[in-house]
Amino acid sequence: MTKAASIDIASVSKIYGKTTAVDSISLKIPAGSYCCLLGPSGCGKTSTLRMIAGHESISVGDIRLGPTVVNDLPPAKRGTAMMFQSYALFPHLDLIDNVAFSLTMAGMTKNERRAKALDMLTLMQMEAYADRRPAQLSGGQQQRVALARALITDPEALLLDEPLSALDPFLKVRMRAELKKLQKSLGITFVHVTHSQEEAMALADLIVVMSDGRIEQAAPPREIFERPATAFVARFMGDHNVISGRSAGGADGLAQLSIPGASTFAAMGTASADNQPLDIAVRTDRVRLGGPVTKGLGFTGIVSNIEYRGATVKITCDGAGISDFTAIISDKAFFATTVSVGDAVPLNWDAGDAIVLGRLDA
Ligand SMILES: Nc1ncnc2c1ncn2[C@@H]1O[C@H](COP(=O)(O)OP(=O)(O)OP(=O)(O)O)[C@@H](O)[C@H]1O
Repeated sequence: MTKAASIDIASVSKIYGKTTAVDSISLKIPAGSYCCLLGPSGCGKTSTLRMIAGHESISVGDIRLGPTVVNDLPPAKRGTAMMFQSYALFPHLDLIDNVAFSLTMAGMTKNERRAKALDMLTLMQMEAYADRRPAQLSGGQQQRVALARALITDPEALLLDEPLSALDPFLKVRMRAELKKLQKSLGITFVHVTHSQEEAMALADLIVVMSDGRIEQAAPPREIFERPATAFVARFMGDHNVISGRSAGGADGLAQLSIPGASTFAAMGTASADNQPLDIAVRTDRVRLGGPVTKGLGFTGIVSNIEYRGATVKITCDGAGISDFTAIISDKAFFATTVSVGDAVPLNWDAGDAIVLGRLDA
């Protein structure tokens, strides 16, 4: 098995003229893990990946691969390989020569290079196409060739920039499963840039959610989902209602949030000083319709929209100083009710499904 490298990013910034694309981030990616850099367009994910690869200089800070500071090493000397969004295959070369390309400088004979390229194509189950040109392949096949080409240098870390974005939705899901299998079988570190929450949840051991050049949260998928650290993460992952108000004390591991002139809610976590801005998150799939409203853990909402999704139904409500509060309930539970738009409905949740969110600048 190939050696895997840990990646240690220490207080790294990337500044382009007046734009700070990456703002003093620190992150440790364990050797052999699958890490997804996730965030909206412009949040600095690609700049971070390109600094790890050596395709972009580091403005401030250090990046280590294993024990080695790689800041001043050229891409080919870092032990990393990069797979680009567009695959960047050479149209005039057959697949063998495309895959063998990065060995040209490695002091191997042409026959040795071609033999190793064929091995890599075999690993990706593409050996039958070895003498074709890239234009004669489907999108999924081109992706496999691009992977073979990136892996031929036996990298300790593979860096992937939106590797699935050129594929149709069906192929995307299939190639996603292949990527994960490949990473587990090679055992090397993968760093994969994506703006898709679903892709990151499906693939990553470690999800790094970025916003505005900073890291909002770096954690395993389950922790990101169950314990979003900030309002940004809760909103971006899309599975929580974020309720904003002001702190109104609390005790025994429960904080109180008050929406001035409206309601007070309880949430798990430490209360900040009274009357400070406070956000809490309530899981959309844990909200129940019906029953008496539990004080601090529910309210009566007016239904503003109902969206049928097959196995689940999304119900949006306003009330108690909150707008666009979402409950995702099973189709079975929904069709057992007679709820329609404009109705007043009781909404309830358990204390454990409401948590206090932090602030990035806290
Ligand atoms: N070469 C450059 N010169 C100037 N500004 C740049 C350059 N590259 C990126 N930026 C800016 O840096 C910020 C972060 O860009 P980056 O490409 O890292 O974000 P991203 O999260 O990968 O976005 P996307 O998902 O759209 O690719 C953006 O504001 C972008 O406009």
